[in-house]
Amino acid sequence: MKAVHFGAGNIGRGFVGLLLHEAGCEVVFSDVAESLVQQLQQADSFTVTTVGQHPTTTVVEGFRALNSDQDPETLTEEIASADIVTTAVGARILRFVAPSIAAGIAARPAGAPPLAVMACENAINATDLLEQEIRANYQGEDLEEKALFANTAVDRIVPVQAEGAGLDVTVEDFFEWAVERGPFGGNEPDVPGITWVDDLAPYIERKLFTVNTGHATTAWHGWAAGHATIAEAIRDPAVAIEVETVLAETSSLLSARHGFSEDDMASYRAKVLGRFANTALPDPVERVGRGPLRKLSREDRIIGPAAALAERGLEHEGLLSAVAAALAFTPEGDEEVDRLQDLLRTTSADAATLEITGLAPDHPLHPEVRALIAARITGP
Ligand SMILES: NC(=O)C1=CN([C@@H]2O[C@H](COP(=O)(O)OP(=O)(O)OC[C@H]3O[C@@H](n4cnc5c(N)ncnc54)[C@H](O)[C@@H]3O)[C@@H](O)[C@H]2O)C=CC1
Ligand SMILES: O=P(O)(O)OC[C@H]1O[C@](O)(CO)[C@@H](O)[C@@H]1O
Repeated sequence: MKAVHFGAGNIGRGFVGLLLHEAGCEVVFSDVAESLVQQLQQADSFTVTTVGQHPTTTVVEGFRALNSDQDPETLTEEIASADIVTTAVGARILRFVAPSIAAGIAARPAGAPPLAVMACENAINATDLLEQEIRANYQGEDLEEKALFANTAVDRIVPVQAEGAGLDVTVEDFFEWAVERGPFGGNEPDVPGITWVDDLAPYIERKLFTVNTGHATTAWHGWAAGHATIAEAIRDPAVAIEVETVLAETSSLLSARHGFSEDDMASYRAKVLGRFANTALPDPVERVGRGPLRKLSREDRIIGPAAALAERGLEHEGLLSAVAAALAFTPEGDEEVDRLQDLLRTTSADAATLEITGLAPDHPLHPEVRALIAARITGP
């Protein structure tokens, strides 16, 4: 099998690329960071080291790499003859990689098995988003015959890597890559690391609204309290109580929506909090809190569950407190932090509420969130 993987960053090398390699795939990394592409082109291998109770080191070899901006023709050829395309570039980057994937699919020979396309991003139904963008760019009428699209949920904490680590990646030992089975009609790609599921919604929502909601909450409150890492922040009782509160709220939603029992959710939360507390994996609060505009968007990890809880008349105070912490999260070097703070300086509370959260004025959550935003408006 051959896989073209977009985004040779932390998840690309330390998770998705690793599992594709372990499945016996020849992996072609496609990235736009020229120095990273050059390093991959010059290296024969890199290592992925897991930290946890039973540390392991896996050598990944037999990969290739190309710069998708500089070598679009080769990229088209690679996709035309691949079995799998995956991405780990960030949900908001999917529209930029879609045209190349569309060109590669169009170039597949008639009769070739359909390409399996799976976006591995922290967003609900990221592959649907990618598919829409591919469809908009596709020249031809035969997309359905040439590609199959499956949504995924990816879970593995891969922090910023130590200076000088080069291509080698250190990751937590836990991982879960759940992919919906339906689109493949019984012919799923043979990737043993994937857990095939009939209904992805419970998996992706439980993951996003527990791991990612809890992680972002830890990061924003931890940053405000002056903590450098997630492990340090979650040991602070004042931060821990905020995180436990949001997770109790999201668990009640997950139980109501998907029927998870209280015991199941309690043990899932305990496992997640243990992962956050892993001191062997120094993870800066700035990385985990990054991208607050994406994280405060309508369907994402904070407003998504808070809105659903408000609609049901259920508790969501902890999530509102996380919104307040996100609005006050101002580390340097994060483009979304700058855009968010710019909005607070230059727009009205009504406009900023709509732009940041996508909440309609008649939504039951709107007044509470608007009040938090109004309190941070610094402009005219
Ligand atoms: N790091 C983590 O613990 C986890 C991250 N995720 C998700 O995985 C995705 C990637 O995250 P990370 O690997 O942490 O980020 P990263 O920043 O380490 O890697 C992203 C890579 O994408 C590349 N890229 C950007 N634009 C591109 C384009 N147009 N074409 C090809 N490559 C492009 C970047 O150069 C970079 O190498 C995100 O959606 C994130 O939410 C999901 C689970 C865990
Ligand atoms: O913060 P982003 O870009 O959504 O992705 C990283 C997140 O995904 C996670 O790995 C959880 O799977 C955390 O490390 C982090 O919260």
